[in-house]
Amino acid sequence: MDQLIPVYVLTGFLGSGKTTLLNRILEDGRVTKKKVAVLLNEVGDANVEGQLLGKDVPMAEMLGGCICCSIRADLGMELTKLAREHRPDVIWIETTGIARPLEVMDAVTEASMYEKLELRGVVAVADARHLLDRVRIGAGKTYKLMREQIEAAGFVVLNKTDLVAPAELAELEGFIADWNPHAWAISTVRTELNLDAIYRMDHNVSAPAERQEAICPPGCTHDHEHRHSHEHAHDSTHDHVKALTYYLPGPVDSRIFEEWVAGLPEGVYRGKGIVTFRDTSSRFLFQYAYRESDYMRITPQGTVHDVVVLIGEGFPRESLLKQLERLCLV
Ligand SMILES: Nc1nc2c(ncn2[C@@H]2O[C@H](COP(=O)(O)OP(=O)(O)OP(=O)(O)O)[C@@H](O)[C@H]2O)c(=O)[nH]1
Repeated sequence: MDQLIPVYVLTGFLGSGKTTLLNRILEDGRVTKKKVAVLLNEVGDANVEGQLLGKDVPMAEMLGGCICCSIRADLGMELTKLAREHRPDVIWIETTGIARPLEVMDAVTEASMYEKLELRGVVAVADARHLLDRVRIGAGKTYKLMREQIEAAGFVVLNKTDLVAPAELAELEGFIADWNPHAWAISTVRTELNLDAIYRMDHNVSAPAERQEAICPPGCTHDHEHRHSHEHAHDSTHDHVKALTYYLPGPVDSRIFEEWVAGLPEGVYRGKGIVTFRDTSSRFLFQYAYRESDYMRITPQGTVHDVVVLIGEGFPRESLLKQLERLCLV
């Protein structure tokens, strides 16, 4: 069975520091011998940044539109190509600054049907100065989008903190903790952080102070106890917006599967996948959105995997995984 390739989405408003972070990720890959592939998306027709990333980096470019909308359909093909041609250890997708993260997550998970890819996390980078200015206005498209990007992320990098005063920084950290208490968050200059923490984002460190220590680069001077004193109590076993990808090892019973889909918890607001029903020996594409499900018989050409993808907010990931495992046994 092919190795599952983890995929991370790097989002954040224009000029926030995404490419700065991506360069760190690539450098880290060189040092740790991790083969990092990159998919770059630009609204314009030229990709200036892509040319600067280095010839050793497996890269795909999607220019002339945003993967969350106009060229979304091509994303699956590009990701599949990247995975098949280079077999990277990890794929990073740098979105345009104006991408809507939930639509990107939806598009990325679509690709899991063609290639063994798993969306592991969304990292949002925010420009502290710009964010503060928008918060002060408290309305407008840019403010809404910046907030949406932070709310959807599992990991928030509040960058360019050299451009705000300490009191302003504390205020911003408070907003981020309010908008997304589930995310790991760090305040940085030039996105300096411990990348290991991002790659281990799924692990079980839930205490804010412990998390902060894990994210900070060695020798940092942050007061880890203080920084999240404004954080609300929350159920740390529930993550925020999250994708679950499960490759089914074999066929499932159609009735039991349909019952399972119909009983998905409220937090799951999007589901999709390909399943083989044992009792009909046919393959089906299934779609689920807001409690409505739909099954379409398909005869795929080429290799297509049986997979279930769920996207939602605060859903019990582990117990759903267990349920899926059991579905394959009965
Ligand atoms: N002052 C300051 N400048 C920064 C920091 N981080 C990045 N920059 C600069 O900000 C500019 C934009 O950074 P990028 O990393 O290109 O931002 P981006 O999000 O990729 O930008 P787009 O591709 O336009 O969306 C560059 O000139 C960086 O050198 C920081 O922490 N402080």
